[in-house]
Amino acid sequence: MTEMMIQKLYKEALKARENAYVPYSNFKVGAALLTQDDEIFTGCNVENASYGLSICAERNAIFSANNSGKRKFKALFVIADTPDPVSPCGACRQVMNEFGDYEVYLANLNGEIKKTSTKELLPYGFSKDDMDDTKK
Ligand SMILES: O=c1ccn([C@H]2C[C@H](O)[C@@H](CO)O2)c(=O)[nH]1
Ligand SMILES: [Zn+2]
Repeated sequence: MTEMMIQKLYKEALKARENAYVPYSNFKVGAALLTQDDEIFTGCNVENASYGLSICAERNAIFSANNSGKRKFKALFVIADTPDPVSPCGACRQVMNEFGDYEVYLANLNGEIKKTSTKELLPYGFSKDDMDDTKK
């Protein structure tokens, strides 16, 4: 990933974060996902009065890409107003992992960026490779 592309994803994730719908937590998160063919899909968290139905920025970005038929990714960028770069929840780690091993950049509003990957975020994750071949 070039520094220029990281900056571009940072900008897109920050912009997506502004659309977060967070009347319950007041915690806005933004995500920007770069596909293998260099398209960018974004997501923000969207909460619900039935709290458990809320969905994270990361999953919204991934599902948005899927909705356009894109499932091959180079990098996911996530940003929130956190003391340390934001740490994705377990559900998002599992969904990120569904589409393979790719770079993940975690950031906060202070400009701190931590580079990691989907595999590093979910060691020993469950995937389709773990399922019976006949079910593939
Ligand atoms: O990585 C994260 C962590 C939390 N949230 C959302 C879920 C909920 O709307 C709010 C507080 O948990 O932040 C995300 O979108 N991404
Ligand atoms: Zn999550």
